[in-house]
Amino acid sequence: MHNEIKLPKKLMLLGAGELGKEFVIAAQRLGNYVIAVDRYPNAPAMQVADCSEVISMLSGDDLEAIVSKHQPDLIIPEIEAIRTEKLVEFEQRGIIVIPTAAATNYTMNRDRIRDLANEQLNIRTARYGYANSLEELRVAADLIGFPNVLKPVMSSSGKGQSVVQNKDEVEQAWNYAIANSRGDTQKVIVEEFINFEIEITLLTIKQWNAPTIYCEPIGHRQERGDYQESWQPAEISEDKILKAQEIAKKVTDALGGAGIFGVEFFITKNEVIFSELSPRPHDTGMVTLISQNLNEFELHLRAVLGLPIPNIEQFGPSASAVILASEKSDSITYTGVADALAQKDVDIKLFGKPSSHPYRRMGVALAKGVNVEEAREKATSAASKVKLV
Ligand SMILES: Nc1ncnc2c1ncn2[C@@H]1O[C@H](COP(=O)(O)OP(=O)(O)OP(=O)(O)O)[C@@H](O)[C@H]1O
Ligand SMILES: NCC(=O)N[C@@H]1O[C@H](COP(=O)([O-])[O-])[C@@H](O)[C@H]1O
Ligand SMILES: [Mg+2]
Repeated sequence: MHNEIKLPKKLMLLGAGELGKEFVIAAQRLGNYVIAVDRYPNAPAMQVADCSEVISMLSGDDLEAIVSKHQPDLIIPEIEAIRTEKLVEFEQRGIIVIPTAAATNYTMNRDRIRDLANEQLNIRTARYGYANSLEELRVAADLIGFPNVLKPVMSSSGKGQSVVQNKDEVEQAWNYAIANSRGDTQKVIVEEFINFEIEITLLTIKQWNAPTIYCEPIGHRQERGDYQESWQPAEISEDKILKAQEIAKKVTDALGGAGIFGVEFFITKNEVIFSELSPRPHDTGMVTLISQNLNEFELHLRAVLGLPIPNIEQFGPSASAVILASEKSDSITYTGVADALAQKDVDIKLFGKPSSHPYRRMGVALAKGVNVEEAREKATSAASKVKLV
């Protein structure tokens, strides 16, 4: 039935960061037309798209204006912060929303996807509670116990997140969460702190007319709630991989549609604990830019367009390490790229973000090695050579 699929398609990408940029490159390579959308001009994916729009994606009116103007075949969200109720409307009007409009609504805020997984699907997660005020938080934090992890329900890449060690730290953590919450909600989630052995992302590919398939698990290390390095394959037992696949299938089946999902798990000695998921390529999955025959962006594209994925080949121990900014600047020059690229089986991607601020992710170093340790060492060393001046 594959030969019924007609290309090119007109794709509207909502969010135009580094993940979107690689997705656009994959889409362009099959001749598709892409409109890249974000809140600021010259965002990474805009630099490689056919055209771009700068709007507030939390505004239904703004979304209506650009969808009416461009009439895309598919809408492909790249970030969480989108007026998802509007996506439901677009879907009703016949535009395909990836993975589905309902799924983007479930994953926009942490509480909806957590309740779906824990309460409706009975999947083990960290114990959690919610609060809408400091007073409610004091009660919820006591119930969960200390240390715990506090996050705004609406945030990503660790923004507003902190580990709360004791009662005295609750107020400060609340203020930090509220100051870094996206959108208009004041709601926070407080979670049991999981002392995991390793945390992984299981890239899960849900297809329109073929079975769900998985990539080899990706291990990662986070700081301040944001990813620092990732590696593939992650060293976890076969039974835990199967358990993670079973959970990933359960959640992605409940969300429906098609596309790649980055399903995050904490792995303890005896448990596989579901954390959250992205209904789109995952930042830790950037390692697949060097580690697989089809990277996560190509897999997402094939899945959303209904194109076949006959095999995913993993090339062996590989790693990624982030290149972060340390200062605020509107004019950025990089040095050290030549030095970083002098090593065998090392690659560098610079995203082309037009401005920087402390800890903003500006690029990524990729490496292959004889084992995971060597791959991580090479990626981290290459990343450290690239400097912003
Ligand atoms: N309950 C927990 N126990 C222990 N560590 C946690 C817990 N929750 C989060 N973390 C740590 O913080 C990281 C970021 O948390 P989480 O994935 O929930 O945030 P995020 O803002 O959605 O990040 P991203 O958007 O990058 O996925 C996790 O990968 C993990 O390292
Ligand atoms: N964990 C989610 C994630 O990594 N998202 C990626 O970061 C971009 C925003 O970057 P910015 O904050 O530097 O603009 C997003 O557009 C997406 O590509
Ligand atoms: Mg996460």
